[in-house]
Amino acid sequence: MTTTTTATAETVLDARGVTMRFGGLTAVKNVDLTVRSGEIVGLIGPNGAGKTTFFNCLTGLYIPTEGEVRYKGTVLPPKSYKVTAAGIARTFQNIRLFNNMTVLENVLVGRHTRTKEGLWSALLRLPSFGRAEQASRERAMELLEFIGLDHKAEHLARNLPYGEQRKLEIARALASDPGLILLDEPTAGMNPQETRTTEELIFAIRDKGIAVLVIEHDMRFIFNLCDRVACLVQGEKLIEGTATEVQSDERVVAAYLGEPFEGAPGAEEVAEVEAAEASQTAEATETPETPEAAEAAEATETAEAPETAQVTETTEAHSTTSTDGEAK
Ligand SMILES: Nc1ncnc2c1ncn2[C@@H]1O[C@H](COP(=O)(O)OP(=O)(O)OP(=O)(O)O)[C@@H](O)[C@H]1O
Repeated sequence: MTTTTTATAETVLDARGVTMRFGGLTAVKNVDLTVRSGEIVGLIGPNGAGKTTFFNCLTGLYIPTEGEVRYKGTVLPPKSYKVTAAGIARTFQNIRLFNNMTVLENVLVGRHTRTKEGLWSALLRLPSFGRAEQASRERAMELLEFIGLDHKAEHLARNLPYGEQRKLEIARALASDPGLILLDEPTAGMNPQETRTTEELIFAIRDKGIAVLVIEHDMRFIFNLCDRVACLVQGEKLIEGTATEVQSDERVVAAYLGEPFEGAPGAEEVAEVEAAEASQTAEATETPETPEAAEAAEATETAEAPETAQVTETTEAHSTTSTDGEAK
């Protein structure tokens, strides 16, 4: 279920020319991406394509080598807590909960950018809490109800099943009252039922007026969920479009299957390596120049032959037993 975004929708996120280099490695190269209010945008790409690095550039964890990131028209400060305060929240690929705190306390920590008391007041429950603490707790309970975990508010986070821990991370991110939430592989490790529930949760987040940018490897999930999808390959944006446009693009298919295509990012390097390998092979198979060299080459081949035959036999024997199902 996707929605059609009107042309008048406000641009919430505007990333322009974002480039991130680590020494000689360009992890993200000149990427533009916008997210408008009311939208769910997907970011896909093979492993190592630069998706998480791009998220880190958007959220102040990394300062992009080049480029600019704006949230609702204002350039974001290069500090993650200031980005959160500005209105962008995120979850991480690997769950980062406070395991020994309760479910409710985890959400309260997420509210610290919206309370005067700050993180330590929340953690230490200082007397100065008063009404502000009460309001925060009410908001946190609302969020737990929203994600369906209000009945587990006093459970320790570490005792939640995996899928609920991921949901709790989302609730903690929502606690900062964001206008945009970035979700890094929210269904990683989930079973199909949990994935379906997460999909519904993300639609509900969008329906609350929060824009969503989501990284995911589960293509069925992404194409069902997103209004627009951008595909990164080797740090560059290969294509951006509707689910239908992106999933039928042969370059996206090739990028996932590992088949090179004309003009693919990194294609020049691949061509150079292939040319070098081809010339090495050609050198190795060249006819020996002298009769002595020819004799030596023949002797080497003869010496290698029995070993090669033995390997073939062993492989065949192994495959026979495997087919019979007896080999363990
Ligand atoms: N802090 C870092 N220092 C050096 N190289 C890094 C750093 N972070 C990421 N990289 C490199 O940048 C490239 C992009 O990595 P990134 O994690 O962003 O990819 P990804 O698309 O999120 O991959 P995955 O889907 O596997 O999570 C990789 O080659 C990675 O090794």
